Amino acid sequence: MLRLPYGSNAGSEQSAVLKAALLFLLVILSASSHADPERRVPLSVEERAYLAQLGPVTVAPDPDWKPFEYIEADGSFTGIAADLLDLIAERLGIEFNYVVPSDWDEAIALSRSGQVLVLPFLNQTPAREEWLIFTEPLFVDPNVFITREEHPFIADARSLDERVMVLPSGTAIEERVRRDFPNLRIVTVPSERDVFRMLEERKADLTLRSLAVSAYTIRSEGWFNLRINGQAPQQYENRLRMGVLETEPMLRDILNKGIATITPQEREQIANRHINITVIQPFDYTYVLRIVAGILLVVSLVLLWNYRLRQLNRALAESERSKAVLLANLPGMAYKCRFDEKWTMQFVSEGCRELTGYEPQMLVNNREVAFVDLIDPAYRDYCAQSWAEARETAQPAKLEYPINTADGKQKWVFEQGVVLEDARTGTFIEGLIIDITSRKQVENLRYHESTHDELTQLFNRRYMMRRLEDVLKRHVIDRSKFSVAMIDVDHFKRINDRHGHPAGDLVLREMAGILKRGFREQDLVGRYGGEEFIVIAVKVNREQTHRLFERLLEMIRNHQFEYEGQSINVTISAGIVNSEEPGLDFKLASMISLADRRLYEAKAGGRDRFSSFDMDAPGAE
Ligand SMILES: Nc1nc2c(ncn2[C@@H]2O[C@H](COP(=O)(O)OP(=O)(O)OP(=O)(O)O)[C@@H](O)[C@H]2O)c(=O)[nH]1
Repeated sequence: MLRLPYGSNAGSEQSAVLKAALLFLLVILSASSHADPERRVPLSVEERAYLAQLGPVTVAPDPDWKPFEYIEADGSFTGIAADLLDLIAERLGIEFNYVVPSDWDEAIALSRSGQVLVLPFLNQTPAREEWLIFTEPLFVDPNVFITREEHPFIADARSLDERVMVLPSGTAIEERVRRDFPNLRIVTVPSERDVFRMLEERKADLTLRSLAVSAYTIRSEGWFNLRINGQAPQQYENRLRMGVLETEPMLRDILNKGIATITPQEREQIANRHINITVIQPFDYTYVLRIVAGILLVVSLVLLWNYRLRQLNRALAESERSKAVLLANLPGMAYKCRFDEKWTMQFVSEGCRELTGYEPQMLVNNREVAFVDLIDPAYRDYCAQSWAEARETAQPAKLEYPINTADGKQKWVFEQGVVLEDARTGTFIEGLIIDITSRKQVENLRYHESTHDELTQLFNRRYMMRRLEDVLKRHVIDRSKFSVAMIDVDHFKRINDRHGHPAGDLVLREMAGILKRGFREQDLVGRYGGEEFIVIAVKVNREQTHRLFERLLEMIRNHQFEYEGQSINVTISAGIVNSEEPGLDFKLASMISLADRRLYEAKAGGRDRFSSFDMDAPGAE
């Protein structure tokens, strides 16, 4: 019993090859005709006459081609071919006369020289057709690659480089292999046994032999470190026929009649008798388990993948839905715009409508309006600078500016976003713009309240002191001219006393209006406290300040203060300090104190007047 060397450690390809080869062998064996084995082949008169004239049919077998044909030690011809020829001889009623050559080469020579009529068991090749004609196949056997155990599976022998293939000399295969596999180096040896020995001894890498011969030789010689390792192309099947001298076509036809009577069962019996193997195809549970495990693994991976995919899709859908909900409900407008002069919108959320009064699609790609046109012109440079800075520092930008909406109103917005640099598509900004108008209004109101006097709506004392600090600092830097004056309503207590406190308030409010009108836009007028005011006049010298105050005193003298039908006479006194005076230290406290002193000088001088630096005083220039 032979266990062929393709057990559990063999590759699946090898197993598949051998299975296919054996199946092929059986199919071929069973494909032949179902002639009656007992039936003698009826020959024509002419054929019988021909055979009688021919005498014994001389045959030169290969003396050493086990298990097909070989000469036993006692000189008898045996093997698969011998048995098949016996059947043919019996059914045709002829006799084969075996001439025993020393080797196959001599058998060929005997045939070529016409010394024998028949070579019993050989492949048909063009070289042999030079002197032989061939019968139908007696036996069909696939060819397989044999290598040592460690050699990788041979899927295509044309891809093998620099390998040595060993073959018995003079075989039909050698011719074809040299033609089809020029990449292989072919060496020949005298016998089949030598072929396997060469492989065993690592003097060759592979051989290409019939499945039957290989199986037989491996078994009988015990070459168990060799293995069948790939199947040759189909044209390499051994279709073993009888070769008849070309001068004898009738003999070939008669032999064909005999061959046609051989049944598949007979061929199988004969083959088994000589190969004497029961091929046990090892049932490789490891292999099956590996396949099952592989399938389970693949199925598990697919299931896992699908599960993950479903989860991701759900998460994605949820995230998309959340994003859409978020965008739709944002308290403002989410956007993506190009980093260009117009802030060209690529996307704006639905909030655009409420924020700007424009439909989203009107803004996208500046279709009807560019975003830059919505920004209050006074703030466009501020916006551009803020974004340039954000781009340079790669930090988010936060801006507040007013926009003009579609209905011509102004809204204050807060914008926050990031600059996205993309080498392929360009630079973009992504961000959010929200309406902060009401917050801005509250802030503005608070600011106004913190900087203004409630009664007169002039700047309050704290604000005026802050601004005076600024003016003093600027003067130290650039010598810019200014005057600061303290103004006080004369005998204000009397007004309150005579006309009542509300009348006093009215006088203060009207006084505030006159002061604002009496000075220029760039000057600052504030209430210092009670009935006292402070004025900071910028870019003025002493004379210009005097003229301003002369005019102011005149305006007040001429103003009709009236409360509940009663007219009220109001005058003011003022103390002035001008930056051109010598000896000033430009400190806030001393400037105020000097102006205050001069105010009281004016009061003391009779009121309804102002007092300033006296050019005629001793020490003055
Ligand atoms: N109606 C009104 N009176 C105020 C207000 N603040 C201060 N007063 C009054 O203004 C008066 C200031 O009087 P005084 O400081 O004595 O000075 P005056 O009467 O103006 O006299 P001279 O400054 O010397 O001309 C006080 O009676 C205060 O009560 C105010 O907001 N409204």
